[in-house]
Amino acid sequence: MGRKFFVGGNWKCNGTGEEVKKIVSTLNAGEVPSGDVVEVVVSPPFVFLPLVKSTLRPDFHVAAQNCWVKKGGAFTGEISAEMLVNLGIPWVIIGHSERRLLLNESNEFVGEKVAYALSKGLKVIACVGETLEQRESGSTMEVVAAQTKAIADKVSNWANVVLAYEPVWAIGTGKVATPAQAQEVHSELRNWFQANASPEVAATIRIIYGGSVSGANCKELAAKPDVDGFLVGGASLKPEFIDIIKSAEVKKNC
Ligand SMILES: O=C(CO)COP(=O)(O)O
Repeated sequence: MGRKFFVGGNWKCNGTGEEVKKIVSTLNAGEVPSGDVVEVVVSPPFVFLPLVKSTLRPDFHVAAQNCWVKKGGAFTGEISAEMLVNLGIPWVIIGHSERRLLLNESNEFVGEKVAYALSKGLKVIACVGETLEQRESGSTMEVVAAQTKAIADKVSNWANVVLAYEPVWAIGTGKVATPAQAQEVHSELRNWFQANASPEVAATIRIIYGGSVSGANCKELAAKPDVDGFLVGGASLKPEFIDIIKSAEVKKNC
């Protein structure tokens, strides 16, 4: 199938310098499947990017958690895609629901950000997902399709994009989507790409799941055919992140 399992760790707005060093040393000591089997990317807060990049094992990569929508300039408090490229940061997370909901990032704004970051040579973890209210009203697919379409309106080459399906009701709540719920949305997203991008994009794009992923639930989720990995929040700060990376073995044996 050729979609390499992908495990991202989103550290969000957490950590002191000491804590970051501890997490990195745990990751560096972890025994995980080889880079042919799994791609691992961790995303510390901006201020720790240079520290993590310079101390993290070379088979793991780093991502920023956001970047500005266009070229840098007079945008106080923002970090540009150019700066990330200059620092040698290969990945950026864009459109996380915490930014969409708390900072009012619209679908269009997220689409523009993804396009600009890609144009500068960054690889993008683009996030989509519905709220509990939207799920309960039956509009999950409509919501994630609109979020994906706003990206597709500005992006035609998806080779450097990983799509993270992160239902808002599952983030930080301990209420993980069931493997069947994740599979259903991932497979519908793949159908969406088939109809709206191309069969090649549908077959090759990695669609990863995020929302209360843990060492205990990752294997069952990883066994689903359209779950190509995870974007992990809370558990990525803990040693169990290594167990989540190891769930790539499940996929290898499917
Ligand atoms: O938002 C997430 C990753 O981006 C998921 O967070 P949790 O794993 O803490 O639920």
